[in-house]
Amino acid sequence: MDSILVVNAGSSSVKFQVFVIEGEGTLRRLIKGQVDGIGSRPRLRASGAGSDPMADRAYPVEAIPDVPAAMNVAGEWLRNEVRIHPMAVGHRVVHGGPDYDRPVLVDHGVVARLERFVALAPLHQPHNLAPIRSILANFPTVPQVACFDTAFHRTHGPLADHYAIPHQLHAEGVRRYGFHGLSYEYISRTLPQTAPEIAERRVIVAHLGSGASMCAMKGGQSVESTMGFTALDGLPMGTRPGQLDPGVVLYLMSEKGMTASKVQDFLYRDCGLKGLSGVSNDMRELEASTDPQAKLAVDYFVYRIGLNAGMLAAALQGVDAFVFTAGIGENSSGIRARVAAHLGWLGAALDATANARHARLISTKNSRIPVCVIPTDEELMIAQHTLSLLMNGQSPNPRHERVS
Ligand SMILES: Nc1ncnc2c1ncn2[C@@H]1O[C@H](COP(=O)(O)OP(=O)(O)O)[C@@H](O)[C@H]1O
Ligand SMILES: CC(=O)OP(=O)(O)O
Ligand SMILES: [Mg+2]
Repeated sequence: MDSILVVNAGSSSVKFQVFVIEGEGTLRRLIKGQVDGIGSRPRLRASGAGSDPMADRAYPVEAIPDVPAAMNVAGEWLRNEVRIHPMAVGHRVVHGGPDYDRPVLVDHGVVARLERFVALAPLHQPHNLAPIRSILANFPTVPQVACFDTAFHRTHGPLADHYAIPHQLHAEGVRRYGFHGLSYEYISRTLPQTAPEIAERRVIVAHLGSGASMCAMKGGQSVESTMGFTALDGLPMGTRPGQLDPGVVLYLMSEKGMTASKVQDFLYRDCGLKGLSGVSNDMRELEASTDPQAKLAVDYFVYRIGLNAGMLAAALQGVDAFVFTAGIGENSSGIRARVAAHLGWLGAALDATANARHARLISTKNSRIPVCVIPTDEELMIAQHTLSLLMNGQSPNPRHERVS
């Protein structure tokens, strides 16, 4: 039985799926799992086809303090208990830089090129590359495919791709890349089936997870993102501040004596919901807390989503639909209700009952724009790209062609 293993290391989770390759090049999901709650309440959960449970184990926070530890737990479970021997492995790689605008078969040269972006995605890139290197060393004949978070946004025009800095820096790669592209690509591919009336229109997609961003889509393509050169910009996140005056960075260095590496750690690990609340990076804990600072952090999260929706509405010159996805967007009816209230001026009216049961359409019949919840599936996207590269030697999505 030929199978593809997919590995997706996020900032608070390691997600994995195993797909069986069936005739005609179709994929059937065999296992879906994740280690989430890293740094708060680590838990390994996995289910088989038909969602039958295969594992559900809670760990003390010190047992899985970081992503590499979570990767080991997931890897050992797959190797020793499920005995998976995939014929290929697909990986989410967060930063593809200026050159990778589509998935690529990995060799040592590709890994070396992707190493250059470790400094631009320190929370993700090292953990994305570590399993690739380990498989290259131990199973050199197993094909591996890297799929990039940045690739889907390469359709941005020059205005969305630039900062107002001297051109030379843009030429060497200081650009507004945007991230969570595999998630947005999945949503874009799903809309023609789930909501055909909006698939080709102006849609704002809010990927609200531990990392969070929003994408302005038109005709299924990304035209603008709240994230930029790195995954620090835009919305506040679990441990990242989101939009921040660069003057704050200068202040930290000149007045607080922080080195570049201290500032990097601070911005990626100590800010966002965690820094502002002083309670947790985990939205579930913040929503359950009565601490006023936790309330401030949640209010700030919701407020900034509203502000950024206004910005993306301007980029699109209007909005025809709004989509929630990722951990918070798919599971927190409370956050969705509060965000939808901020979108009232754009014509959104929430159906409280539909929202409470996490229905696909959560707006009322009279809402001027549909508001939807679409669970993302970055791993399926990666598996499809991996299979496609194995079969045809290329990525299947013509939308990857650059238009700028
Ligand atoms: N039921 C829930 N209610 C509120 N937040 C939730 C719920 N389930 C998951 N989350 C939040 O989703 C976030 C993780 O989202 P996820 O997309 O898995 O992140 P990542 O891929 O970046 O690790 C965490 O902040 C977690 O608290
Ligand atoms: C790019 C990014 O922030 O990813 P994640 O949300 O998985 O941490
Ligand atoms: Mg994620």
